[in-house]
Amino acid sequence: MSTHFVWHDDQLHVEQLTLSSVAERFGTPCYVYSSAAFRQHFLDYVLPLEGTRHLICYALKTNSNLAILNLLARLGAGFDIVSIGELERVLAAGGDPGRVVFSGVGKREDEMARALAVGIKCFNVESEAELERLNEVAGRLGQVAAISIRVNPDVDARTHPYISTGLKDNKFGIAIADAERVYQRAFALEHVNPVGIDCHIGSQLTELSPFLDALDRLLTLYDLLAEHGIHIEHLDLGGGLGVNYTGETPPAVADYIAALRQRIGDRDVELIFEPGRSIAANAGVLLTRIEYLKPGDAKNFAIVDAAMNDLIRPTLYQAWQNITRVDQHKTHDTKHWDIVGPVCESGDYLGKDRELAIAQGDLLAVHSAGAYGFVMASNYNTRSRPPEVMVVGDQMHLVREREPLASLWAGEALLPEAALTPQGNHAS
Ligand SMILES: Cc1ncc(COP(=O)(O)O)c(C=O)c1O
Ligand SMILES: N[C@@H](CCCC[NH3+])C(=O)O
Repeated sequence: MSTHFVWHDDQLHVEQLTLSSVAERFGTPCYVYSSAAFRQHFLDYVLPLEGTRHLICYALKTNSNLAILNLLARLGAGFDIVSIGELERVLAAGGDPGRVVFSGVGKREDEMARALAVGIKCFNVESEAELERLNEVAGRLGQVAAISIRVNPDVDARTHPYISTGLKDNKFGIAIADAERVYQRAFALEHVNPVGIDCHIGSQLTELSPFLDALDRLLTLYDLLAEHGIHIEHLDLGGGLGVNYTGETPPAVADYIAALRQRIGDRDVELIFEPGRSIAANAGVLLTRIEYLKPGDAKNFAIVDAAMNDLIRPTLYQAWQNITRVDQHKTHDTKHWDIVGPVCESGDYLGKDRELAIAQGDLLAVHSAGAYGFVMASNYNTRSRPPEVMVVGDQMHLVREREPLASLWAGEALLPEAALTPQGNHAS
């Protein structure tokens, strides 16, 4: 839990406001972020890198609200993107395209062309086929694309299998054994320029050793390429540092960076990081209100107004996020509750078997919801995605409104009358 969400007088506060006052103004469900937490978590990376050449490329996929991107851009952030949509978001938020790195295994030609047109810093190339395509696209535009090869170092990140990316059987990156050959190929191509080595081994890592194992393999490659006259300007170490959801003790950012710096020694190289979760997760909560309590013989259910469409992590990864009542004044009997939403799926839950003293109408906070929360929300069951509110000191700012219902079917079309006649219905 971030120090920017604190208990005070039995009320959960975000910065200088009570979360109850935010819910009162904007309703529930509602994502609430702390700008001070975003700032602090970003600076946690910057400060231990003082005296080095570095760039912190915040991974947009984690939480791409424009207000957050703008805040980070003003602090000097670069951005890690994986789609043209994310690139356009960076531009809309006033980010510098010259500080953007483009990851992802499936870059389309139009995405490459747009990224070249706006002058991104680097493409993180994930396959040989992508390298050839990028060379062609850049050639057609009369440009040279700066690239890193994303190497797959085959280390076990020891995290959830769905969010582990640096093993041989993951789809990401180019096998480290093939990397030297691919760099030679890139070097020979006219319209790509290999400037970096990139890796990202997974997310929610709570131990240092997989990062260090991966770095050792990257440094071996770096030294080998140097021997062959290929000078690498930057090492991109990806994101992945975990956070405390339920008592995990990931390394502090400063210790993580100190360990990396020690390994890198006096190699003259710019360091790029692509953190997401460690900046965003504990900078946000999801507020939800209890609609009904449904105690039973086998289970007690608290039915809340947020659902799996608002926050899918619990059901998708069996992820555990702390759930607390926002106002601790009231006293009720403590019971074990499953906190479930209104969506028609048995997997629609936010937390299971939580010991809570709650009543109908109570306001709950799902903690650590700033990362992979809103961005993974959907309109399943024709539910509007929730609003997002940014708190700055004692002010609350609506940074995305609740989706108006009619926007959920905007762009859909009825079949024309002719298609509804028996003749138009060829299937019959
Ligand atoms: C290429 C890449 N970079 C950065 C990140 C951000 O990771 P995290 O949120 O774990 O810091 C991800 C997501 O795992 C990723 O796939
Ligand atoms: N969405 C995942 C993380 C994905 C990491 C992206 N490479 C989560 O919520 O934990």
